[in-house]
Amino acid sequence: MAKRKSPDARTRQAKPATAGKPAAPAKAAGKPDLDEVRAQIDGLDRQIQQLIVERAQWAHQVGKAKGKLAAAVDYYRPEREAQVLRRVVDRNEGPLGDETLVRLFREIMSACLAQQEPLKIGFLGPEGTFSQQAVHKHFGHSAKGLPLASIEEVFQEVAARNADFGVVPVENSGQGTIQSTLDMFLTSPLMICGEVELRVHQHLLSRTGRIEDIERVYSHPMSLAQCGGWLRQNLPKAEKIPVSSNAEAARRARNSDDAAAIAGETAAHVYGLKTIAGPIEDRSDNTTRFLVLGRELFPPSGHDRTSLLVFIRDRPGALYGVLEPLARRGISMNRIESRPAHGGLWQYAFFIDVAGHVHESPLRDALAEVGESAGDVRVLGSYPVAVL
Ligand SMILES: O=C(O)C(=O)C[C@]1(C(=O)O)C=C[C@@H](O)C=C1
Repeated sequence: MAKRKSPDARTRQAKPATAGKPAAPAKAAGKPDLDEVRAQIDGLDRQIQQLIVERAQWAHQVGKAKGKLAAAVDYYRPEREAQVLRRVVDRNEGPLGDETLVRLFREIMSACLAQQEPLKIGFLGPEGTFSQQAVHKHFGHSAKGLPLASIEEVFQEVAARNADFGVVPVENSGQGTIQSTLDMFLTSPLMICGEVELRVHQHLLSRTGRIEDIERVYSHPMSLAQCGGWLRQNLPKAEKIPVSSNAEAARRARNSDDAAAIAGETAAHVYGLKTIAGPIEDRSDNTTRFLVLGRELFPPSGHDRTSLLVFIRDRPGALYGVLEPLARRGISMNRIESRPAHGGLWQYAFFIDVAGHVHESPLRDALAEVGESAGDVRVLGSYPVAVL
């Protein structure tokens, strides 16, 4: 166990922890000496470790500064995390990519927060789903994932406080909206407190790893659709069987030689399957957007999105009455979707995503105006735009 120095004692001297920018390797001609290079790396590792420990101590101090709070969820600050990660991207000059650096810093923050107590995050299970990957991408590996049987159950467990947050898929770049997720907001009191974008790479997995054995392919309907072209070309005769998740597909595929699953590579590891082919999605930019569900609205991060649920009154120009105050203030809208409202026949609810945070103008003023005229507006959440 490492000996901990008190952050109070050291920081009162207001000395920055870093001893200036470390010297990068000089571009000397010829082959560098391996022992010398490793000695440099060893020295840097020592510094990195010391700085991570020091950061963790400061994060602990932040926890204390927030006062005595009831649970881990009370220490979590998505707006602050987004700001930290945006600065990481702004500072990055390579050679590591933005995604790599953001992942590393996300893990550091995740570990710092877990010092209090790990966050509990509900997701569409079982182990090995893309939803689980989205949990790791957004909350890091120090959060505790709770695999659940359905999207409805994720909403229920967060509402019942058995999970601090939930992560549910809401749309795919090629296949569009997951209607069942949107519809949950018609009755659920939960709020959206974050979004995660995940590049989704699909693989054909089976027990034997031989395509000629395959007569059935299991997967989530969205994943079957994402790979429709590839399946028509390579497995035209195989039966396509939709199941509740990709990981569930992998779980079934491990039971027989003539079955395959379309799922992520993680599922191959979790269920002991071999990869026949991959990536097999028809579009190379295949991306799924997930929502982070919580119970409260967090403060602005400086680059936010707001999701609204609007019930329109049945009169001419009602939708215009909602959109006009937004447009007049130059607020950009990047999504509008109508769904049958549960209130009555042929009544519709509109899901609208706009730029900005409800606590900040111009959105705050626009919403005050919308509320007066057009219909019922519910703020589903204002949250940081996904950092990568
Ligand atoms: O700044 C805070 O509020 C902290 O609790 C520290 C910290 C961090 O490690 O940077 C940790 C968890 C929060 O979610 C946000 C940031």
